[in-house]
Amino acid sequence: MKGHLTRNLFPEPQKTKGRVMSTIAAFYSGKSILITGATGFLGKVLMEKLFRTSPDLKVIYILVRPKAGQTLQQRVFQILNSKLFEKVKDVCPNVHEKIRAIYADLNQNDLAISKEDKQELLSCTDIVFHCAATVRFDDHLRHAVQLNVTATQQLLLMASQMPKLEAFIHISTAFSNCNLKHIDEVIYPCPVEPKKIIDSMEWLDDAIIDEITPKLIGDRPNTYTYTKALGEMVVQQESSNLNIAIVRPSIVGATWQEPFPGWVDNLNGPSGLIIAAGKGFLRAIRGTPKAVADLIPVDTVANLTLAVGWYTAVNRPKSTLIYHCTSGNFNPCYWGKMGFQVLAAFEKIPFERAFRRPYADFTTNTITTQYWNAVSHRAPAIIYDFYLRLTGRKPRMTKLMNRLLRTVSMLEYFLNRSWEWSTYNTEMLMSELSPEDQRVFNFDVRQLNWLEYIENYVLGVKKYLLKEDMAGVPKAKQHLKRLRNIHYLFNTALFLIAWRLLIARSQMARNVWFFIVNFCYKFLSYFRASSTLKV
Ligand SMILES: CCCCCCCCCCCCCCCCCCCCCCCCCC(=O)SCCNC(=O)CCNC(=O)[C@H](O)C(C)(C)COP(=O)(O)OP(=O)(O)OC[C@H]1O[C@@H](n2cnc3c(N)ncnc32)[C@H](O)[C@@H]1OP(=O)(O)O
Ligand SMILES: NC(=O)C1=CN([C@@H]2O[C@H](COP(=O)(O)OP(=O)(O)OC[C@H]3O[C@@H](n4cnc5c(N)ncnc54)[C@H](OP(=O)(O)O)[C@@H]3O)[C@@H](O)[C@H]2O)C=CC1
Repeated sequence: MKGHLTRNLFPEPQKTKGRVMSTIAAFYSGKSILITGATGFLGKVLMEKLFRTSPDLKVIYILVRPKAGQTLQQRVFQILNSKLFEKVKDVCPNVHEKIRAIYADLNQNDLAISKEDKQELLSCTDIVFHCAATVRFDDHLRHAVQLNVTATQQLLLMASQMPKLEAFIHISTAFSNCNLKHIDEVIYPCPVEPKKIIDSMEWLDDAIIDEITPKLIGDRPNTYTYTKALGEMVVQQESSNLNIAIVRPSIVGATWQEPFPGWVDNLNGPSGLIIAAGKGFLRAIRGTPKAVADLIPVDTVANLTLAVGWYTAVNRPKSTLIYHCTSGNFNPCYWGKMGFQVLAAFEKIPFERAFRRPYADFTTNTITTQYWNAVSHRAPAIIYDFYLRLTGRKPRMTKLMNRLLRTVSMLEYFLNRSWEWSTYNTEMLMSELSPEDQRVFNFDVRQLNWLEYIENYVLGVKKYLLKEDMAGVPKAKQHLKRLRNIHYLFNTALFLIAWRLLIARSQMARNVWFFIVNFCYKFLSYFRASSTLKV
């Protein structure tokens, strides 16, 4: 399909109120866009931005499945009525009419799209953004392959039958090749062909898949990164027929600027750990303070993705271009510094009903990590559960702590390494943008102030994830003060008990004790005598 299009792909920049309209925004006007994963973190921000900047777009098709007792329509209604979409309603009052939810389940072969819907998609779609994926690190290989590889393959097959299609943008991850230290903007082959993996998933049973999974994923840490790499290979295999680009974001965090700072709606990546640390559950984590914390705001990813969609459709590059959407080589921040900034933000923006005072540190080796896990994580949980039992309540803290430690152990891989991603294509794209597009679709993270971003992130976690009001801050601060006093009291009592036990059992401890008491007595006597003499 490359080179098939004869329509005007270079719309003349229009003027709006004396300002030249963004070329990218103009490009999406009148377009029919298909988004998968539109109910997810990135998908929602992408959709919001499209509606806000190109309210004249024709329609956005979204592939949705019913979930948690909600129908497709209820899910769409909830998204459009959420805080994230507040600004959209001003610029695009008929947004409800421009969104078309299509029943789909990427877990099923042929994606479970009805014939009529499929026909409409095939004949109308101009651009595809494929965001849907399973992002669970420990997903069973069969499920991860189905979502991240087979579904991608099927979507590409559909795309190849779309006569109007101008570009297919595939969202991968910067960590699809996390087994390498330096990652170029190329697709690295996996030892086993995706087709073979897809075929084998059909006839192998779960037990055998479990057995071969470590061998297949090799030096990657999980099934997620492995299947995302396979997904890229599938994209490459289809790239001769289609006009495709791949965007590889690193660790996607809360919004930086748009539609407002600090918006976040799930626990993935840092968000869950920020809650765990802010509530005082997480006190230590195995991480390398000097490793780069390659976080990228979700609105930056959305802006780059939309710019890539425009560039790919308009310029039709000869090969599949890969865009790294990372912060490390533009504006690096390190885990140690980020940890300090998060802790500093908790001082200003404390979370309510904390279990303990927020104080977390990075540990650098397994022994100290195990020590802190025992002393700072498991022991307080056991003591608290004991207290719950005593007061006739159901113990729950140990279970919660075990889950948290399991989650943390899965994230540790990414906290102890740094990667270098080459960003020639991203920089090239930046230079291709007009000043107005650079402003409207800003993905230049050199302008990002980490301190400000982290503060807004913590505030966003408090407001949008924990649903806590800022009015509760004085009470939260009071609660933390009480926890501090309990902490001091507990430590003093513990010390006195330990010391008393030691003195009762050891002659040496008794000698040390008498020596200290004697020394203090003599010092005080001397001090009293010298002050009497002075008078
Ligand atoms: C020096 C001084 C100061 C120092 C200060 C020091 C510290 C200061 C503190 C602040 C630190 C700031 C820095 C932060 C570092 C962040 C590193 C991030 C690296 C991420 C790299 C990502 C790279 C790749 C990026 C990508 O390309 S992919 C996108 C990323 N993908 C993910 O992040 C999925 C992860 N998750 C799962 O893979 C599944 O969650 C699974 C874990 C298997 C559990 O699975 P399971 O046990 O089955 O249970 P769930 O039902 O899932 O969860 C069970 C329960 O845990 C909850 N929970 C789910 N998640 C998380 C999560 N994160 N954190 C916490 N809780 C979580 C869930 O709500 C549920 O709670 P409940 O409802 O029970 O109350
Ligand atoms: N978050 C991050 O840190 C990073 C994410 N990425 C990539 O960005 C993309 C988006 O990630 P993100 O938004 O964070 O992920 P989310 O988990 O928030 O969203 C995943 C989306 O995929 C959809 N989906 C999952 N399974 C199915 C299914 N069986 N049928 C239909 N839809 C399904 C989900 O729908 P539903 O709401 O129904 O579950 C949801 O809309 C992914 O490709 C991911 O690999 C890359 C780097 C980092």
